[in-house]
Amino acid sequence: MSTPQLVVHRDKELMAQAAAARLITKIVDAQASRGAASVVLTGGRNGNGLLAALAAAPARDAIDWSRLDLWWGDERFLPEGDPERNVTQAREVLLDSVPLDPERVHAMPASDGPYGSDVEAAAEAYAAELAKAAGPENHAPVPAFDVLMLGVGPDTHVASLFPEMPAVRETERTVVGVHGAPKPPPTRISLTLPAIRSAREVWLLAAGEDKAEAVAIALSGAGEIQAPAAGAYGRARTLWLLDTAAASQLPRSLYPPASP
Ligand SMILES: O=C1O[C@H](COP(=O)(O)O)[C@@H](O)[C@H](O)[C@H]1O
Repeated sequence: MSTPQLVVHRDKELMAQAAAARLITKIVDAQASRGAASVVLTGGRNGNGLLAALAAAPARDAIDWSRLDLWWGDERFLPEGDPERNVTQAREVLLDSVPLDPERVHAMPASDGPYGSDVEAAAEAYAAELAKAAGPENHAPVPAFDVLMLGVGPDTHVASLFPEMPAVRETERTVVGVHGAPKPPPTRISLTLPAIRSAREVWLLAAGEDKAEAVAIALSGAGEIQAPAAGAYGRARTLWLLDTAAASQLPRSLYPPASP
């Protein structure tokens, strides 16, 4: 478990640009040292903001897009192409405009796909896809993701792990079906905390005043069942990327030294 490090940016635009720059460097470094990079994307406003900033960054051309594996931390279980699906939004903002290898874009199944409306079967299939990509040296039946990103919800949820719900209590499986999520749509697929914790680096993204309470709760010693974001950490690094509004309820003692 790595101790959370906080970086606080002036506003959400700067946060997205700085996070995009950080991600480009991570991917380029991973490709230089291991040949390929593997990144887990998040949905939500901050995740999409980061992808939009990445799309606009000239340095995006430093990435070898054909040697990048993309996975998702969660998905809204809706028909293929539904505008509310995280993958649809990611495609629109960035993925359709870069030369990715389609074989390396590992979208979670849709509700009109091969498993129909059976979200458990869809989750199992995604777990199997992850297990197939995992090497013997990996810490769990998932690949060693270079970076796994998570948007933090105003209720402290990350991926589709909502407070007190069965998915956040899962200790064995790497992917689960989620029923009755408090945020629409109610049916979702999510990586679990054990899968999240197998990543080298976990980056939690939160911008805006509506995230301030969640950030303060998760970083002030809350339990992961009550505050799922508190249970999200990487093996080598856990980074909270915030703007001043999202950091505004943090106790001053948690603020990094160079913060605004
Ligand atoms: O529904 C979801 O919400 C969270 C947070 O989204 P935000 O818009 O409040 O930033 C997101 O991380 C997750 O991937 C998504 O499915």
